[in-house]
Amino acid sequence: MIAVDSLRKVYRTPREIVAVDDVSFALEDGEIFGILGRSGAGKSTLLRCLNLLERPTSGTITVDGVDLLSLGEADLRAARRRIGTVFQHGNLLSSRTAAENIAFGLEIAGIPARRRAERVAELLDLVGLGDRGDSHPSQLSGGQQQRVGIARALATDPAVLLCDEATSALDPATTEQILDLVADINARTGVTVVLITHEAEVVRRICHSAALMEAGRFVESGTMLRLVGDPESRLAEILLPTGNPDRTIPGRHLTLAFADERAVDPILSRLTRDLGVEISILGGTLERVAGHQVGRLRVAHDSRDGVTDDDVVDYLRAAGVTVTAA
Ligand SMILES: Nc1ncnc2c1ncn2[C@@H]1O[C@H](COP(=O)(O)OP(=O)(O)OP(=O)(O)O)[C@@H](O)[C@H]1O
Repeated sequence: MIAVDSLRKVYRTPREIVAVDDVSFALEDGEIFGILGRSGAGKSTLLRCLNLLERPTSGTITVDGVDLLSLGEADLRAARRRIGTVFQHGNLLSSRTAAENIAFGLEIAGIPARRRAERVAELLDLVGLGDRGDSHPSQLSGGQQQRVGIARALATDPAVLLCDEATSALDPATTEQILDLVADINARTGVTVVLITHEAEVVRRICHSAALMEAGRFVESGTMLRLVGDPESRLAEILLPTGNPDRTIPGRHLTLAFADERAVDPILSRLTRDLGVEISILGGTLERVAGHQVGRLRVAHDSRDGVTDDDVVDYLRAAGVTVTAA
């Protein structure tokens, strides 16, 4: 398990910049956690603190019960091996083959050559590059280089895999393949994954839980299902947008959120029939998120014959839909 408590990173340049401001979270083993934020939100700084490339100003990072910031040099080196990082541009050594890049961390860890070769072969297979071990980075596509980067990050069998905008230099189809590979590795090995990204699609496609980061802080966080089920969640609006509906459309505007069987249940047609109200759909998204079919809709209803707004809201809530005034 990885837990972060009250993490802060302040740069003095000499102007004081609080890049990470009181960030806390705790992840279960095997969770895929996405941190979504715009440029400058502090994502990279947070990630560099998590992989101990930078020392936080204050706070704690605990992996499997060990407070990493309290460790001495030798223990810290060992602890770093429990945290693998995949970088945006792969950061492979151009003079080394794919296999040699993957072996690098194992060499430093003092793993004997035979065991190293076995592990590298296993990892090349895991990332779907079993026949490209002898290729140099310049002979590999961006997606293949990222596969090597993932294999290298996994070489020392880390508890946590950190992905630093690992797909943002890739085209959409390759991005999907790499994300699916990360999800597959997570399912097969149980490694906990932390992804930082500015792309909603990355979070939507594979994350179990997510946070929205702004100006160094987590302004929202939670499981994907809880977030998208909260009609007021800003993160949900980024992940499953309901659009920017025309406020001049008459009737009361509501935002609805629903999941699983409710996403395929004809609740709105039952509502119009049972209460005799007219419903207009103003915008929304239906998607598969974290293994669940979920939806967010913005609707306008025009009540008549004594049916009140509360009647409509109560009806929808009784049917298992989360409702809020839009
Ligand atoms: N080494 C540094 N020295 C001083 N300020 C820094 C340093 N690194 C980052 N910052 C500042 O910290 C803030 C957060 O930057 P950071 O790179 O972590 O954001 P980000 O969300 O990763 O953005 P991007 O995706 O553009 O890299 C910014 O204001 C940035 O200027």
